[in-house]
Amino acid sequence: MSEHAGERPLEAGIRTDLRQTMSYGAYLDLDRLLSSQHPVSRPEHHDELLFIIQHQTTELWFKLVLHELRAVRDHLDADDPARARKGLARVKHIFRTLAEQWSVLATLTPSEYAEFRGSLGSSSGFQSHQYRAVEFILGNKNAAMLKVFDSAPEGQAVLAELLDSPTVYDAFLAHLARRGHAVPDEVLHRDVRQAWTMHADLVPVLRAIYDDTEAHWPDYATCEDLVDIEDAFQFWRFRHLRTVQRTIGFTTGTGGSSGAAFLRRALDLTFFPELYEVRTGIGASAQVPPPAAV
Ligand code: HEM
Ligand SMILES: N[C@@H](CC(=O)c1ccccc1NC=O)C(=O)O
Repeated sequence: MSEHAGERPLEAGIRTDLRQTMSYGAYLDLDRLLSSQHPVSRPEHHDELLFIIQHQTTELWFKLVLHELRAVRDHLDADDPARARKGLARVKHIFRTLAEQWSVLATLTPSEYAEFRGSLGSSSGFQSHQYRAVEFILGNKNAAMLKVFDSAPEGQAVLAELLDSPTVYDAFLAHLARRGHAVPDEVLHRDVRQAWTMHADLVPVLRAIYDDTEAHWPDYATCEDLVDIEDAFQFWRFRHLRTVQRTIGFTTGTGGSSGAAFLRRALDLTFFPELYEVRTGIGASAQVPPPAAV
């Protein structure tokens, strides 16, 4: 035991001269990362750093989500569902982490936020091209959104590329067709620039998978992964809505929307309507016992 119980001696082998080798800070470009927070409130408000870091950490996670979902789409195109499912599982955990992260921002009171909200001008998360890119690659496409990024050409280019590309769901359904499922031709040859809308004749194809999970386990498991992804993404939207309501109530947004009411409508959107509809059918066929005679 060292003579100072509260001190841990440096081991002889620990590297301290990092002048000629890559250090932690150099590898992570920490100088740039940790000097990228620029509060605009004057005098600087204590809580603006929280506000900035909450957004920047979210955008870093969005960057990883896009990296993983592009790879998921490639794995499905290559008919490698095992690797696709590994990427979907990682994205699920990222969205659960993001949903939990809202608890940090919830420590910002309405009064504190009101003290620097005016400094934000018309900037808004509505102008997050990565959030929009996640919606696009999962299927909530909307070409009108690209106009928001006329002054951000790099972000706009990311969205334009994703607008023209198949979604993760498109890739999955094409994969199911190659595995012999009777995915309708109109689905396989749809205009991928359009937002996904319900294809009723896809439901029985998915129903056949859910009715015999043993025979179709990998396909069933990937369906459930996609449902997990939608649930986790919606939960993020819901906690954002609740954070908005607790900090600005029903005030109009800096981005020009009606605020909470506008955000609430996103909760009605769905990436994979058929994967939810198939459940309704399963529930309907269950033998519900008649009400007991009174
Ligand atoms: C005090 C905290 C926050 C408030 C009051 C707030 C408020 C709003 C409001 C009112 C909107 C609607 C657009 C507008 O008119 O501005 C919006 C959109 C959005 N915000 Fe926030 N927000 C907060 C935190 C965050 C954080 C931390 C993120 C993380 C990136 C974020 C991301 C977004 C996104 C992606 C949208 C677009 C959502 C959609 O299109 O449905 N917001 N926010
Ligand atoms: N739209 C928010 C402002 C806001 O939250 C915000 C401002 C700058 C950057 C990101 C933001 N987050 C979400 O919109 C509001 O109306 O208070």
